[in-house]
Amino acid sequence: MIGKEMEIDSVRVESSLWVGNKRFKASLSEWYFSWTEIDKRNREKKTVSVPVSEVIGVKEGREEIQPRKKLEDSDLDFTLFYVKRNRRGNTRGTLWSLGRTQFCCPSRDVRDQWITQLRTALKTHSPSRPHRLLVFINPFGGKKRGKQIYHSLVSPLFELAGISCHVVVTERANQARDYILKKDLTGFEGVICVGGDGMFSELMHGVIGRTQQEAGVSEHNPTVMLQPCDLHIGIIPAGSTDCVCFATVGVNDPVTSALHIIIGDSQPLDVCSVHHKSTLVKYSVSMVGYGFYGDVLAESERHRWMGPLRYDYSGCMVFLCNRNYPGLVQYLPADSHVSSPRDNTRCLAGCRVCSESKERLFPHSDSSSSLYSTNLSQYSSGLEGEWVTIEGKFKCVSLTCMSSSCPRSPTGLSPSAHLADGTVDLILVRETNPLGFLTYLHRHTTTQDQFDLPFVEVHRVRAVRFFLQPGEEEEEEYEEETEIESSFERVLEDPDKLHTGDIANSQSKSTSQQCLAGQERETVKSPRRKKRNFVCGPCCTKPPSVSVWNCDGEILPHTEILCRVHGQLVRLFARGIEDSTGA
Ligand SMILES: CCCCCCCCCCCCC/C=C/[C@@H](O)[C@H](COP(=O)(O)O)NC(=O)CCCCCCCCCCCCCCC
Ligand SMILES: Nc1ncnc2c1ncn2[C@@H]1O[C@H](COP(=O)(O)OP(=O)(O)O)[C@@H](O)[C@H]1O
Ligand SMILES: [Ca+2]
Repeated sequence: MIGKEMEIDSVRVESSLWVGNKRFKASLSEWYFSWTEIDKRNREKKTVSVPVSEVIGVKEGREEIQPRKKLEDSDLDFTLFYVKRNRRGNTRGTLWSLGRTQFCCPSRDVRDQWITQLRTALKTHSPSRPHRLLVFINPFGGKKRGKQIYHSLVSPLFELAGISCHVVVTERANQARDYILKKDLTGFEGVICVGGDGMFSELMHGVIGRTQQEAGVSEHNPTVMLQPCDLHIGIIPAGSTDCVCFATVGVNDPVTSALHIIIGDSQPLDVCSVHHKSTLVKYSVSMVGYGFYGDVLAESERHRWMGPLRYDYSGCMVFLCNRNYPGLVQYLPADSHVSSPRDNTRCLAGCRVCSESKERLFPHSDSSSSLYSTNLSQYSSGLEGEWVTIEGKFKCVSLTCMSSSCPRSPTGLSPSAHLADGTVDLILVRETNPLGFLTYLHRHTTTQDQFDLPFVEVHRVRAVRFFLQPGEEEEEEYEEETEIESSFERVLEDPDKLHTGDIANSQSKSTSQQCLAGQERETVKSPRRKKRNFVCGPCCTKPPSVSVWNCDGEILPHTEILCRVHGQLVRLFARGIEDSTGA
């Protein structure tokens, strides 16, 4: 019956369709659904093509999703929803929205055939789409709009795409991490966080920890080859910095991220493990920063009520404190033939450096992850090689596995870093005058090279060790703790311990630094000092000569640490930055 109106063969489906009052020839091939306008003289005009991999859903009748509306019912119509790209000024990153086109068919049978054919094509040619997801919403992240963002912008899209979700609104920090570590995850193809970098970090710790538990790998051993994680992580940005989302998608937009999740995009990501002695302290994907960024974070925790602005306020305060910190940094250089942090390239979707790294990182794999565990013993510890030593006084020491671009700094901490090349960039900013440091910071917001300054150096590395000056060594107050959780939670439980209060009553020796407010301050050091007490208030009531580490937005309870990169350890529902500038 529909033979005349619709042609179906093994490679193509074709028919006439109407969009509004215009006639189109529509065709579905293996990879594309296209419709071409036909004018009154039967001439073909403009064609619109949508890759099958970017079709979000097909609905009978006329529907609108955002806002949800069922328009008049017609059994000749179907509505196609797909990814639509919107150009974004001259910044990189492409904003996606939900495209929607209503088609009117010559008969109901043709309409039903189109719906069946399109849905079958989706199943066949988009096999990596998730069907069931576990969603964690932090109701207190960023501007506290997590629940609203999820329910109004994201959930309708997941429903349209036929994804079923189990939603957990968190009631405490680390609830999401513990859920992933302990509960039955059968049937879930991914975990999603609605929140900021802290929330992402919780999910990542859950996923990495769970994967190592199941593979029988000890995370506390800094030389071990960790098992790569299959369970994908998705980020719906609703936080303060949203660096991981911004650096992997190019924009921090909940709808864009939801669409990447729906179509099952997959982006591997390097992860840095941070150890203190033989205890795992934390994992990081964006920034492990000592000095300025550590101080900014510690200061900002006291101003959480300001929301995302707390970082700008604290940034100014800490800048005025004008501190420098002595330390000894050692690193293992990465292979400089592959790439360099100053090669002026960008890691974009389909990055060649990252895809070639896969072979280097997993030389014995045939991409089936079960092979990794059987071959674990064959891998090197990742810590052999010749360590390079640098000693000095630093404004900040930062490590980043990726560019760490964010809305505050669209080029990021290290603009040419790669998401999945198995390396991390080490940035050392030595003691300098305030104007110099301001120039360095300001260049994060422009296209000027922030490494082209005499007091800044950058190295592409595989591992880093940080030591305090002799005489400043860290005490073994956490010796008995084998679980990182306990030491972290002690700091989190009592944020007041972040201030210098209990330093004052101890035996002391002192050094001095000049604060920009012009006063000579005293640094008091105690042989029984606790490292977690080192953060002072704005403009240093008692400025320390030891800072804290900021690890993806959390303060670490140790100062002397070993960081090692694990190439492509986790996978996100993302594809890297789609360059909208055409550059
Ligand atoms: C003069 C303008 C200076 C702009 C400098 C921007 C540097 C930006 C580098 C950003 C790296 C971000 C790495 C990601 C960190 C996040 O994991 C982590 C957690 O995020 P969450 O709360 O969303 O969970 N975020 C952070 O630790 C925040 C770091 C943000 C630092 C911003 C500092 C702003 C500094 C402003 C200094 C101004 C000096 C002016 C003097 C008159
Ligand atoms: N219900 C909750 N109550 C308090 N803290 C929470 C809750 N859920 C998550 N958190 C914690 O809040 C921290 C900050 O969350 P995040 O979503 O990253 O927001 P922001 O970007 O504003 O810092 C995270 O480290 C996370 O562990
Ligand atoms: Ca990297």
